[in-house]
Amino acid sequence: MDALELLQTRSSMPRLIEPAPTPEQLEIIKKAAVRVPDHVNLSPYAFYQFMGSDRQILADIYQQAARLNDFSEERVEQAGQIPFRAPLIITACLRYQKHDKVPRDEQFATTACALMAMQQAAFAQGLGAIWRTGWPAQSDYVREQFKCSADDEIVGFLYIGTPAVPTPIKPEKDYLPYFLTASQVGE
Ligand SMILES: Cc1cc2nc3c(=O)[nH]c(=O)nc-3n(C[C@H](O)[C@H](O)[C@H](O)COP(=O)(O)O)c2cc1C
Repeated sequence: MDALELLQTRSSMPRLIEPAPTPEQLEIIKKAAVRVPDHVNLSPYAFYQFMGSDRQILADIYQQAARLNDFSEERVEQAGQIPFRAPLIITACLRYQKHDKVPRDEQFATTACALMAMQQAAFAQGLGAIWRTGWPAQSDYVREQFKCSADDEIVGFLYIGTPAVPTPIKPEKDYLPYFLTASQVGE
């Protein structure tokens, strides 16, 4: 896919089925992640990949987190199904590094850009992907399993797979209201 077409049509796809990305496709996705703007090249992130039977590891974590949250048995059951909504899930974590010039927000931005770049790389290759967070991203237990210290963050879970139907492309959004003129500064 042409880069400009990607940038103007990128859309998320929640309905994802097998097959998972091929090793070659996945390598491109990973290369895209570490290509993003990164102030002084801190690499303030860690990514965890769950594919195939590895998704059960994530399912077990979610179920335990749901129990610790005192969710109903039904919700605990549902929590175990979440990772099976896509053939591949990549968890993107902010790994904050104390630095004079690079505040935490900038490091969070880099990690978020990495997640977005992975979504774009998936979409550009005809795969489907969607960025999700939800309660698991805030759960202390889930955070612990991903070795998140107080300053770290689960920035998101990227669900990747084959689109169940061709990814619906959202209509174009009007950018005009969000682009102001220089004369509007300080108004
Ligand atoms: C930080 C962040 C967290 C999100 N969390 C969820 C989520 O938990 N569940 C969900 O369905 N969509 C979530 N979304 C929205 C989807 O990723 C997606 O952007 C949305 O469905 C709109 O589709 P689009 O990307 O094609 O515009 C989240 C988006 C962002 C940026």
